[in-house]
Amino acid sequence: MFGRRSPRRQGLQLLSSAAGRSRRFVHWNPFAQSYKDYLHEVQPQHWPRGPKSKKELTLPTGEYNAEVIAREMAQKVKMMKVPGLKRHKVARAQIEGTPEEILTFEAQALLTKAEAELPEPSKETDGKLKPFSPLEFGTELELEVVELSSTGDGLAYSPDKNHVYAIPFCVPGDRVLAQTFKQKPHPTYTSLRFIKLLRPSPKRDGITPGCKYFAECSGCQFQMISYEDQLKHKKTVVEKAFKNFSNLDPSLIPPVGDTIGSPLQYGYRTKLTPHYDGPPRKNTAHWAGRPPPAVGFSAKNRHVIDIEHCPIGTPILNEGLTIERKKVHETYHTRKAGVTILLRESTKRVFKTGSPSPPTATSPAADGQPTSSATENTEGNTSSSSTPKPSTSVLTPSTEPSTVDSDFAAIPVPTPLSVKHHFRAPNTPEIIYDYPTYRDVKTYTSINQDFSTEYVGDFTFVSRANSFFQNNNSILPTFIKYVRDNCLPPPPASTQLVQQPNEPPIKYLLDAYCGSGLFAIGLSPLFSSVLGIDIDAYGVEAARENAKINNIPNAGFIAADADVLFADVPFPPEQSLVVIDPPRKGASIDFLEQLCAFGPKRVVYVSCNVHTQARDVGMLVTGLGKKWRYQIESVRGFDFFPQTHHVEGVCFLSRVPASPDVEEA
Ligand SMILES: C[S@@+](CC[C@H](N)C(=O)[O-])C[C@H]1O[C@@H](n2cnc3c(N)ncnc32)[C@H](O)[C@@H]1O
Repeated sequence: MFGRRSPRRQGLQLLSSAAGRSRRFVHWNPFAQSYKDYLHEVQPQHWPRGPKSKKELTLPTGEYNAEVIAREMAQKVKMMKVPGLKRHKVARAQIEGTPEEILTFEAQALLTKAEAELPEPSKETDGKLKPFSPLEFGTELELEVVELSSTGDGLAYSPDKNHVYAIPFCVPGDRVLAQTFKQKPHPTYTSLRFIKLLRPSPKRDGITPGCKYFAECSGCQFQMISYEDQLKHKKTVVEKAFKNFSNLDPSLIPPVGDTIGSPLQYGYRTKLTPHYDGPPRKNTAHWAGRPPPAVGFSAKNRHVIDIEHCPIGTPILNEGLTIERKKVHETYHTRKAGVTILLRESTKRVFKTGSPSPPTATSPAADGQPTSSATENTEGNTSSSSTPKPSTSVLTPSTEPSTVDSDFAAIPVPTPLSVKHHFRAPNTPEIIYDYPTYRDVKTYTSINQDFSTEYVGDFTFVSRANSFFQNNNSILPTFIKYVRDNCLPPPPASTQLVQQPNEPPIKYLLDAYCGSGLFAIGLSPLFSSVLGIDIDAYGVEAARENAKINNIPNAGFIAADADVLFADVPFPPEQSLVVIDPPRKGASIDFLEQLCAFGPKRVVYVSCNVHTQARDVGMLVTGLGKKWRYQIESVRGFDFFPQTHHVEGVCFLSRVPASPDVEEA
């Protein structure tokens, strides 16, 4: 996997080998063992072995060789000295999708509504709201919450309805006691500290938050409302994002689709990063006689809360949390600085002898019906019960796909026949989920340089523990299927956006911000060549390895800034699809301009920040003065982050000429 190594790399090799030695059976160590050997050890019969000979990789005449393209592009990128690339200083959309911007839009909308409802213009106010005078810090207020904002805060009017207050952990219909705190004054809204619930909203009826730190820890603000309400709210988040941030006429934005729910609503996060603060002024003497620091997540006011269990984390990560907390308790007095601890889940899938084919989460036949459940405790004793009844506990993950949408069925997570917890070695827990034809062995790592493996439908993804990989595995098969089902033009008759009979087919995929290749690999069955680009060299190395282990012959990956992707793409634009999945800040203007100049036939824009997504999609729709512009076909949210206010947006776009002089190819 890792050919030539820089000195830094060699350092990592040493670290990683050491890690591999101490926990040999847990993770694949690419420096000690080839991935093929590792896989052969765990699943010799079923692993796709990759092409047997070079001949298998031979491309049909006239096809592009993505690996060669990627290599040549990487060479050119080096010559272009990427870090020195001239950046546009153009009004880089002044909107960044910050909570302040979001609250400003949403508070302003409430104030505009209040103004419209004012009685006949009176002499003093001239039809305007009274000017607002900020309150002293520490003032307590009783407020009625009228709306849930896209930041997850409840919004309430001030008594004169001339200002909006944003209060965490409350929903419309709540009456709450809240308090002002020190902050920069804002003309439309003020954030408040939640003090007490005075009268609960009917929305809370029958709902028990699944976490004992709810309303103390700053995450997972939506645990007090039903999952259906969470999904409905996230649809409005996407709607408001496109309304407020795209700068588009509403006629250009299609109705937002219903949010697709996550099969697991608790116990879904495969990565957690709790942290703890170091001593003041790095002075370890501070710890003398003091208890260990809090290890956990931040409260709203930024201090760290001690967290023993995180119910949105997967079970194995919670076992890891207990172990890593214990390690901190043993060593904190020697630490000069605070630390963020990485907890990343990894899965080893072992197929049972004689099972007909590698079952996947997309083959419901593999799900099996629960006949008995068994749990082995740390002493190795096994307890079992027959045919477990569905639990009503909020902490029990639902295996039913939960979505309010009727036009797209989510894929449920399979139900294991049994679940066994045990320790392979001290501090090395494993949870084994037994299914009819395979077993998933879950482990965790806290070492950045380790590798973790995840299975998504028929595909296997390996990535470095601290590189990006989507954190909710339970929704990924549904999500990838959705993108795969919709990324090519819809069949004739179902819509006006049909592919004309004489149009060349879309055969080439450009995966911008590809990470370890989730889209490049997950969508590869539809394309003859795929080319990915990501700035994280480790992600790109993993993507190359993933292409091999998934037996994808025509894939190339470039470790570079996505801004250079269009510099030299040989694919014909009318036969190309571009997937964009940038970090929260969105794509650069350079990138979007080049995209509109290149003009791929179709674009899929995926983002964990629907506000910057809406901003960028708005720019693609205008065409930024280039040859091509785009029209939005559809947009909807996927709930990658149940219990939180975050939503993943998926938007499909198709190319149109920017002016009548431009001819379609
Ligand atoms: C949201 S992740 C998406 C990764 C991948 N598509 C997936 O779903 O697993 C965003 C990715 O953008 C990459 N990235 C951030 N800035 C970049 C840039 N300027 N050019 C290219 N990639 C970048 C990060 O390394 C990260 O892998």
